[in-house]
Amino acid sequence: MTAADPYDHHDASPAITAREVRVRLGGLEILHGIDLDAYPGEAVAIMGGNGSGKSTLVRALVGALPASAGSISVFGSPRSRATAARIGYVPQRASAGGGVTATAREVVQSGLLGAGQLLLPRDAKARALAALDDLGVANLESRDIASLSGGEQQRVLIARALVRDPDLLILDEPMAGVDVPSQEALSQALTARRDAGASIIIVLHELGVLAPLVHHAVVLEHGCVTHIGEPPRALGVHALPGHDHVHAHADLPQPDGSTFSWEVRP
Ligand SMILES: Nc1ncnc2c1ncn2[C@@H]1O[C@H](COP(=O)(O)OP(=O)(O)OP(=O)(O)O)[C@@H](O)[C@H]1O
Repeated sequence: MTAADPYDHHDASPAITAREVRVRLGGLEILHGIDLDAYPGEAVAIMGGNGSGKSTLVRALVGALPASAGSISVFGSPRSRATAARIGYVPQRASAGGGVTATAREVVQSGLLGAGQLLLPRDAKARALAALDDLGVANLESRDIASLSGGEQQRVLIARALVRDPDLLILDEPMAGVDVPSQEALSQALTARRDAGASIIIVLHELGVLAPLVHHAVVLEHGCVTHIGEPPRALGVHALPGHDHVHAHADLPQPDGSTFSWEVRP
């Protein structure tokens, strides 16, 4: 948070700090100087209407997009492979891609790669299964990821981000297309990570079941921060129930610089 922020962080250092971050896309400046901090044990919601710059901001935070100006530091250092190993990232829901055939468990297990931990295969498998179980999808472990429904794929991807017990979790609209019981499982999994000291940044259109998780919101409008503090109650039509916010992506950029993609069923 900024100096004017009322929250007391007991002198902890932020997990991530953005200062005056500007991003240009297609010749236009999309983000016009964003400041943001998230502290250990804190969940920050990034909110705002369609096109306000939420996904652009989180993509800049994880290094999937370059900032044209400003600075971003993670655990007090510029982003690097070492800092990437401490981040779990769930991009905006993917609905298309091309490439690998993998089971749900293999997808989750791939989240352990680059995490700086050397695990025996059986331990990696057990971690992946536990992460799937936390999201209520352990029964899908042997299913081909491409054969899963959109909401099932989303839960597997969230398990993939959680499997390495990241110190910083960045999720872009994780509730899109996820049913209420699964939202509750996700809420519990995120609350457990937050209470264990992780910092969480989460793009949301409405708080829903995550209201108790979120400490405060950063609201964007036209690429600028217009509000920091109490989360707004609703954000117009985009927050209506049934609004399924799905964007097609060819791949899923990961904080370690790799990409992850798969075929979806026709
Ligand atoms: N590659 C691009 N080239 C030009 N403009 C882009 C590009 N990608 C995104 N934009 C524009 O940047 C703005 C912010 O987009 P962004 O996806 O960050 O919004 P958002 O707040 O996440 O929206 P939504 O709620 O619809 O997901 C939009 O006006 C969008 O059209």
